[in-house]
Amino acid sequence: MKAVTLGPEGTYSHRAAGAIADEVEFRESVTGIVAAVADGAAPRGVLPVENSIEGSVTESLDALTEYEVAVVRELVTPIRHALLAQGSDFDTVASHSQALAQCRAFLDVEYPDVALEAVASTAQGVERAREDPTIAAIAHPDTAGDDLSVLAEGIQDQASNATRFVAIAPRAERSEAGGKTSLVVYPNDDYPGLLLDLLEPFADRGINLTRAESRPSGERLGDYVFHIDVAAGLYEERTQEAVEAIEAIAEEGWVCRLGSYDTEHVVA
Ligand SMILES: O=C(O)C(=O)C[C@]1(C(=O)O)C=C[C@@H](O)C=C1
Repeated sequence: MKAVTLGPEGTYSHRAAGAIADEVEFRESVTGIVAAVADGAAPRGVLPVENSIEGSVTESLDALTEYEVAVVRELVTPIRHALLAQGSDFDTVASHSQALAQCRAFLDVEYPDVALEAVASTAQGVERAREDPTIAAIAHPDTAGDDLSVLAEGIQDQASNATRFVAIAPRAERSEAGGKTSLVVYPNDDYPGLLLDLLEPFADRGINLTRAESRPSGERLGDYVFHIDVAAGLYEERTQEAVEAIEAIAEEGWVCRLGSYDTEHVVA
């Protein structure tokens, strides 16, 4: 099956998508990936949502709220970054903002004087380094090709660095089967204990939260959309009861079931 993901060729997203798709097509942003699946231009999309060092890929969370899609798989993959350049004579390091942040300590210690340039993907940073000897890139070592040297490998701040990707499908393909569920909740309300009320239905039913993240709704300051992932499937009665309880609390807003899925660990 075809999947759209973040390009150009050689991104970590491309590698993750290759684990589940036999044909991969590229978009320049994660919003573009989600829009392509919502519009029916592609049956699947693969996008990064969270990294073990740097946390949320906020553009992905916002796009999952904005467009009608379902989360159908979760792929967790180790991320090992390399520093690539034509030679040692560079004054700028270009990469995706997530990759730059994941290598912050390495850059501070080894290259305290270089400028950092955030680009749309790690592979785009590699393209910049290929064109310009004053630019180095942070990316997967396999993207070096013949033109670039691998100056350092394993430069991420933690050896255990890992990124969680999701595979998305049109909303009609949402599944209730799986050991995990992703929900987005917009209470459109504000009172002491609101967040406690939203989380209690899970605690009361012994459902473990694997993640709770707030994103600004964009409506007004202090107004939030909550991304809640739980270790239970929508097929389970306890999950359905908890979601119904949350729907009652969020009656001024909405609750979106992105879907249930299982976690797959891939070495991409
Ligand atoms: O730029 C890439 O290679 C991507 O696939 C994006 C991305 C991200 O957004 O987190 C994916 C995995 C790594 O954490 C670094 C960058």
